[in-house]
Amino acid sequence: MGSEIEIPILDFRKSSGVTLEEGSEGWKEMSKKVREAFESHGCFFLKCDEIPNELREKMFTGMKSLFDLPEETKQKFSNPGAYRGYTANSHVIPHCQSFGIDDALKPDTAQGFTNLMWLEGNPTFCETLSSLTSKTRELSLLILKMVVEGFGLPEKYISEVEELNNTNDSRMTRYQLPEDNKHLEIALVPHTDKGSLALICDNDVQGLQVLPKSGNWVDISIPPDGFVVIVGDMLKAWSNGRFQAVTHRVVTRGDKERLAFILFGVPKEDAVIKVPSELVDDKDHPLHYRPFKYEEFIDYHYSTRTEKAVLEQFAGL
Ligand SMILES: O=C(O)CCC(=O)C(=O)O
Ligand SMILES: [Fe+2]
Repeated sequence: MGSEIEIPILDFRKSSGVTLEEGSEGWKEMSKKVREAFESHGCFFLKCDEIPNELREKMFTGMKSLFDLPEETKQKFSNPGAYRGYTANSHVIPHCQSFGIDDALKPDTAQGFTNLMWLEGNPTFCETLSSLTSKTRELSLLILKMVVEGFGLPEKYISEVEELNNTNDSRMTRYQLPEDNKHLEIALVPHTDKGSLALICDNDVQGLQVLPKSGNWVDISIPPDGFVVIVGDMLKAWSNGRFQAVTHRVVTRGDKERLAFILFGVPKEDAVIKVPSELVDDKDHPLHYRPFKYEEFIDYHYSTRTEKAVLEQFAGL
């Protein structure tokens, strides 16, 4: 378990002196770094001004009281969809409890959720959840625009990458402590994300690990004023395999419980994922993936239930 690879840290904070106004030199420079990080590592650490300490504290305090609610209350948010709604101790997430909220940005979603969980509602948590979700979404759209710029693609591709990120599902997860507090336990099995982009922040308790091509798991320590940003299979496919969808997992150890908030950007079900012609050439970048519908990929994934190179099996040429 080592830190032989250095995950890039990209600093979007005003205090770092960069101006990220679209089209500016700073913006172009950062776009290049985003592209390079996704090509070399499939992820980067993002430092930003969007989640001040106060918001982060409110979020994780709120999440703690959410997970402390009685089991039958949490079960009210159950959903028959795979890994949707409230899940506890499933085979995929053996040692954790998790709420997956679909379409987290729809105006009534946070309200409906908090009213279901707390009889008297929970306006503070509702506001916190909406605010963190929308700030995180803004960041993910900014990053995707930078991807278009980083590849030097025409502007028309901005709406295409926005489509890749059409729907935002948020997830809140509590990882249980290992029984003897010492042994490392796999709380979330190794996987790649099946959507386009995931932004993850946590309560400062480590547990997330990525598996770079070099082959050893690397501990991830998410900056307190930011996120780790991870490429999913759909962005990898769209980039013609130039980006890596890095395999990651969560392990628990020690005596502090990990809480994580994740915003996944996913395409609409009927969206077609098609590599831009500018990213294909006969010599170095032959076409890697045929065009496909997102929902067909997801159906294939759930029907095969395999994690092994599912994108390659499904759409690889
Ligand atoms: O909790 C984390 O840090 C990662 C969660 C994750 O990878 C996922 O839910 O797909
Ligand atoms: Fe993940």
